Amino acid sequence: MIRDWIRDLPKAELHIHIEGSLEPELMFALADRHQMTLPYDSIEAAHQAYQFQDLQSFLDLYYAGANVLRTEQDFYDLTWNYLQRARQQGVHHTEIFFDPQTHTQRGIAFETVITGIHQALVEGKSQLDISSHLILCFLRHLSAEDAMKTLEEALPYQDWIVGVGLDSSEQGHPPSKFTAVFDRARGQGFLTVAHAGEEGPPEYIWEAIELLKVARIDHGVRSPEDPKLMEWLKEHQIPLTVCPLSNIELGVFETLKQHPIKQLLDAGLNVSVNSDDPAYFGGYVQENFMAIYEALDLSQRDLYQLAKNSFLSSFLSESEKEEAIAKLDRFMFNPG
Ligand SMILES: Nc1ncnc2[nH]cnc12
Ligand SMILES: [Zn+2]
Repeated sequence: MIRDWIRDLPKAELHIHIEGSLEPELMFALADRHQMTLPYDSIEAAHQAYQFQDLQSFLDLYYAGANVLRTEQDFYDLTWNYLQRARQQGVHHTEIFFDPQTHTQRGIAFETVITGIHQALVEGKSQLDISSHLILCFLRHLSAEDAMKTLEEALPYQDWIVGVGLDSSEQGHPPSKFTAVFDRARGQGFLTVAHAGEEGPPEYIWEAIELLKVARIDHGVRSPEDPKLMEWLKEHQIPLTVCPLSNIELGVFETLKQHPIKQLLDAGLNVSVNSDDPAYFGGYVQENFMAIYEALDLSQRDLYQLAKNSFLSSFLSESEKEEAIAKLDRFMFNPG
């Protein structure tokens, strides 16, 4: 069964917002824990409310959902649930985004957020054999000053954070707004990534590359609108962390048949498959692979290349990448 083969295919996940893995079941459990009322009558009603017109209509529910996350234990439970799901789907390595401002703005301490997440990641390694890195995302609808303040708060925890990223409402908040923060982050030794070309134009992808000096672009699915950019991404093998189900749920493309991931792959770009906000978009990484396999007539060789790209574009060391790809190659070429 191809579904099982996809599940077992060794892979890395590089674009997952931990707050976007908050399943309604856990949302209700945490609301109970803190005696909070939710805007949904039931788990089923929450699922039914997850119908989005665009990125902003999703972000409104995503930030509201995150209100139930209050204690270190909550952040631990959230992360642990994700790691278990990921492990069941053949994820050997994951690079997780977290949005500290979503929580510090409501009075939750940075320390509470990061300690709960970090503790789960440590246990993910020892108990589930999943390696991980953590990436701090700045909310681009907030000011550059707020992002700088958040970076300062993160410095005492730098050993736990591999890099910084940029997410939230893209249109009207170009990467150039955050040049100074990203300069400071790189100066401190953080790697950099940014969401670009999800809803925003190819110019935002150029800005992320030229001004923020990103090691990867998150989404980047509007690249085909700019042939020069396509050439550049191919030549420099700048990875795009693509999230197919997210793009459909947020109306970036009408149907999966129109999704450019195969076009990007065939053009020689370094693209990988990721879940973005799996609790909201109807699937984790396996479901994302399965959906594009069915809609775009991908071969098993294509799926292998996508999995290989996920390790190649990760922030693992060169020797860790070699080891992961050797495992993938054994799965692909010498099964059994
Ligand atoms: N797909 C997405 N784009 C921008 N910001 C996000 N935050 C969580 N998911 C996001
Ligand atoms: Zn994202």
